[in-house]
Amino acid sequence: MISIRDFNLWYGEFQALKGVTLDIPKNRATAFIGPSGCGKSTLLRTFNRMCDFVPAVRTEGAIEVAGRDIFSGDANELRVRVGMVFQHPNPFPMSIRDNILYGPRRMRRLGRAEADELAERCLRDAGLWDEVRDKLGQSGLGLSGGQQQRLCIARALATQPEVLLMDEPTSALDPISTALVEELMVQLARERTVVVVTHNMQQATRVADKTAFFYLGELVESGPTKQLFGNPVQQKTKDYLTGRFS
Ligand SMILES: Nc1ncnc2c1ncn2[C@@H]1O[C@H](COP(=O)(O)OP(=O)(O)OP(=O)(O)O)[C@@H](O)[C@H]1O
Repeated sequence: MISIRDFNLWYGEFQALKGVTLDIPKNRATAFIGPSGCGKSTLLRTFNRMCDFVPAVRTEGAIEVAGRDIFSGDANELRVRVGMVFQHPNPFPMSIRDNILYGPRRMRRLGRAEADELAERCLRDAGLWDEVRDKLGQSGLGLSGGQQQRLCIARALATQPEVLLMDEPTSALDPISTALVEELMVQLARERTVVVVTHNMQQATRVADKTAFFYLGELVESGPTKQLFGNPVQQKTKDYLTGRFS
């Protein structure tokens, strides 16, 4: 689904990604792991060109999503196809219903019935419907942290993205909310491509079909999650997984 070929990225003089080549499979969950500062979030944010917002970013190499070069088309159109959920839940200051409808309404007019149906479907897909069905008109900011994150997932699903990017989506959540979001990732990856950055290695083993390990801007090793954790090829991966450095 995502093809990355010899990709390099610089913030000014500093090279944050070095010669990364990786394939991300369609309708599977892929995890990016590695120590802080190794470039996981940078690569994730490149997939929907969030890096465009950072001045002095320069890239070399190729990234395609579903066979299309991400750098040559319109970035807003790309962001409809490649949705994103952030580390800290960030509902917009508006009702639960309007949070979901925000993206689709920017693309076209929605009738009342269609809007209701879309809001319900996204909230169901994000596992939140039963908790909010009676308060769709209330502010999204009034929900608990875990509910807010599932609202953000529902909002990201509203434009029917082919790819869902998740940048440490549970690091601000309690264990019960974390378990709910992890369950959701597994379900969502049945019908779309999910890429998740995580510091939690257990989380990678629970949710990801494929895992990629990064170190100092380079992709050290990638493969099926069971294989990478059970039988890593590179010494650097073994050292990281056994806690020799973090
Ligand atoms: N906007 C920016 N401007 C300059 N340098 C940046 C910027 N964003 C990230 N960097 C640098 O690029 C490198 C990679 O950062 P990135 O956030 O991608 O790492 P990460 O692996 O996701 O780290 P973490 O796990 O701590 O979030 C780091 O050295 C970081 O300081």
